[in-house]
Amino acid sequence: MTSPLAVAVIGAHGRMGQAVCDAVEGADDLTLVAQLGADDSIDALAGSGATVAVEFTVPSATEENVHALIDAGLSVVVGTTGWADESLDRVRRHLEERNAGSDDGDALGVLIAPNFALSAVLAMTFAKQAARFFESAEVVELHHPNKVDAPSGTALTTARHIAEARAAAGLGAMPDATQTQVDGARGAVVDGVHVHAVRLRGLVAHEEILLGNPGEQLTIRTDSFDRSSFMPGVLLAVREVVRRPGLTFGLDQVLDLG
Ligand SMILES: NC(=O)C1=CN([C@@H]2O[C@H](COP(=O)(O)OP(=O)(O)OC[C@H]3O[C@@H](n4cnc5c(N)ncnc54)[C@H](OP(=O)(O)O)[C@@H]3O)[C@@H](O)[C@H]2O)C=CC1
Ligand SMILES: O=C(O)C1=N[C@H](C(=O)O)C[C@H](O)C1
Repeated sequence: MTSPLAVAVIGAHGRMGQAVCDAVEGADDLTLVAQLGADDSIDALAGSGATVAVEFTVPSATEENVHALIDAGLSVVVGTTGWADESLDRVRRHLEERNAGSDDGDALGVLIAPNFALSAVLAMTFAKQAARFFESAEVVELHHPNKVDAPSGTALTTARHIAEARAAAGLGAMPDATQTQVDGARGAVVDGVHVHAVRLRGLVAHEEILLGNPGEQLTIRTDSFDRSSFMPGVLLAVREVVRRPGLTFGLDQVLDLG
């Protein structure tokens, strides 16, 4: 019998961190060996035996945490939002340097996913597939009012995927006759795609992708009613990251969705 994979949770006292600690404790093949909060240094993991860290903190801390965790010899699963392309490139390079000359068994991986809920991962994939068939596409994300970033990481990724698919299909700008507007009325514009953020008490995490053509509309909607929706994806990522050296972005890569 193989011994359980030892897991540390960074941001352990937050909404997601607490749910991840419970999920890890409930999994027979994983063992929770460390729970770090905002006042703890990554150095506190020395001697914990952790092989994998799960990081759900804040956009301003996540990249520094990931580099420190790689230096500490851990693979990392990251759910925190706010990852720019340059930050991803720095992590990719750090892993290449760290893994150069390592045996396969010692090589580290980092898996960063803007959303671990299966419904959200599928919604992003379907949006990417559908985008080239529609004149118009807009993204509406709806979240709990305690969320500190807007638009959501999921909405940013969805919009980028839509923009890439439209560009690859040779589609131009979307129809929009707006000439005057109150600031922000048309939302944020991400790679040419309008993204709208709603914050409402009672919500958890939701997104609608609206795709329009003359006389028809496709709506793709995902709803996370509870943080338990993210846990199967997080646990899958923990098990996968130790056999995926280097950087993986998106749970779709692990699910082989393309
Ligand atoms: N990928 C996914 O599927 C999901 C991603 N998220 C993302 O996860 C992140 C966390 O969300 P959520 O749990 O709701 O947020 P919370 O605010 O509930 O939790 C964040 C936690 O991080 C702690 N923290 C802040 N800085 C550090 C640090 N340097 N080291 C360790 N811990 C730190 C905070 O501590 P303190 O309170 O003491 O400041 C807090 O406990 C967000 O970016 C969110 O968008 C959320 C849900 C799903
Ligand atoms: O803060 C949240 O709650 C969530 N954050 C992630 C995001 O910004 O996309 C994932 C999910 O939407 C929940």
